[in-house]
Amino acid sequence: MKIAVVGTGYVGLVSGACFADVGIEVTCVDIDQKKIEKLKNGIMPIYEPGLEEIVVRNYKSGRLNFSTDLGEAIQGASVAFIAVGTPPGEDGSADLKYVLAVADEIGQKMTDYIVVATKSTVPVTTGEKVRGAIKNALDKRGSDLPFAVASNPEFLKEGAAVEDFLKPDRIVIGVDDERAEEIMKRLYKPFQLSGERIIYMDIPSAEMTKYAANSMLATKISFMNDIANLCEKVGADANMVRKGIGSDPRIGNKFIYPGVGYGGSCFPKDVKAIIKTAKQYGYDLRVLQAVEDVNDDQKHVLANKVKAHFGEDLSGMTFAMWGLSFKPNTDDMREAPAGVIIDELRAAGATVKAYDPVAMEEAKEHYLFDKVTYCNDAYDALVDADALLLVTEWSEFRIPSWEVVGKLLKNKLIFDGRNIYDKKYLKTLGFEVYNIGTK
Ligand SMILES: NC(=O)c1ccc[n+]([C@@H]2O[C@H](COP(=O)([O-])OP(=O)(O)OC[C@H]3O[C@@H](n4cnc5c(N)ncnc54)[C@H](O)[C@@H]3O)[C@@H](O)[C@H]2O)c1
Ligand SMILES: O=c1ccn([C@@H]2O[C@H](COP(=O)(O)OP(=O)(O)O[C@H]3O[C@H](CO)[C@@H](O)[C@H](O)[C@H]3O)[C@@H](O)[C@H]2O)c(=O)[nH]1
Repeated sequence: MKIAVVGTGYVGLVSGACFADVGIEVTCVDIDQKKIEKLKNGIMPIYEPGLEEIVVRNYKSGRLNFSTDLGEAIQGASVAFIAVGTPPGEDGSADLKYVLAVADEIGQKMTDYIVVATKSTVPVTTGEKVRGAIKNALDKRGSDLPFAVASNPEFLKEGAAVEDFLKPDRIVIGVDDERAEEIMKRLYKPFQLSGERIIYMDIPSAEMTKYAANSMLATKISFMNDIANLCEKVGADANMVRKGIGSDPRIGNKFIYPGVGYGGSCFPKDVKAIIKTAKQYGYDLRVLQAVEDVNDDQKHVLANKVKAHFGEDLSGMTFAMWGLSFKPNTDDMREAPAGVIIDELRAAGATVKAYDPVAMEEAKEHYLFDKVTYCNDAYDALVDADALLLVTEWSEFRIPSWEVVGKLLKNKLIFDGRNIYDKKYLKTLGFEVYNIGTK
């Protein structure tokens, strides 16, 4: 079986490599020539645990190819996945220009029946727009080649993307064509050896499922951040409350960790986009509006605690920051809370020395430029700093040498934005720790 994956970013590259790993012949296509050249030379454009190994292995075996030529890639392919970006437009709605450009190009270049499956996160009705763009391009050629569209939203998490793709909780397929359904079933068979994982539905429902899933997860996080902030005021412990509610299977113990707010390339943009979709249909998604508002405020909580401790004016002060990426195990800086915290500290007159195990290049080149001093390791960031701010919970920050930390910092003072440190234990070592709602 042969497929093409158009867009070789987090989703396209992981999906393409994982499909190749189960024996499918895959061509990953991108318009970014440099990215394609790098991949052909075994250089990964992103940091994702386990990815390099399966990309290199499958490229060497010839099952995984990289190309900038979409026409060639879809020759003989049963499925063309669209996995390009859908960034927020100015009004918050998902910008479909990349998705529709690919659909148009497929229509121009296809030579046989093909299933065009959208993996990008797209609002309801996009399936029809994709169908229209392909049909339009075929009409211009005077062609009536048959094709099908499908919606196959992706649920992988960055930092665990390969694992998530190879062992999915579920595979959602929105489809309205029997032949396409059979092809998708064959394609995904290897990913459900431990039990049926595919949920078939109509295309609009599949599109909506993706937004509803991300919105539900974002809601859990904002809810818990709200509760943690209240815990702090009333003298309760958010860690205890988390365990107490998470043990109820109706609530579940995942995605209820309070912190400095959710970031990344998905939750912020997808919550915005579904709010916008609802507005277009004359409906207000009030819960999600609150989820977004709470999250915007939560990104300021750590800097506010710094100011509450030292005062509003932080002139001449230096803060060490551990972690920049929006979550551990990724170099992705998109919508990372670190950016908001850094801006706030700088606006109050402080300087920031930062260390992140993998995201510093990305931060330097695209996001924070020279807003912070980038340090060689975690301890280097602490030298002469007035306090430590823990922003991303990378494993290597969990058990540092407290003796060294205490010697390097000017004050034994920590602002823990992810609740990874034991306040009571650190108190015995002379540290004062502020965090998100725990005692
Ligand atoms: N990042 C995630 O964890 C994740 C998970 C699930 C779903 N999604 C969704 O998947 C989509 C892609 O996200 P991403 O993070 O992989 O994006 P990305 O920005 O990492 O990658 C998109 C790629 O598409 C390429 N591209 C753009 N136009 C193209 C064209 N006409 N032809 C070929 N290639 C083209 C870009 O050069 C880029 O390499 C988005 O809709 C996103 O919401 C992302
Ligand atoms: O209890 C929690 C869990 C997560 N987060 C934060 O939430 C954000 C998102 O984390 P996560 O969901 O793990 O990473 P993403 O890679 O953004 O994955 C989400 O977005 C993807 C893109 O749509 C979906 O495919 C995934 O299923 C969905 O989890 C990060 O800033 C985390 O720090 C918390 O603050 N508390």
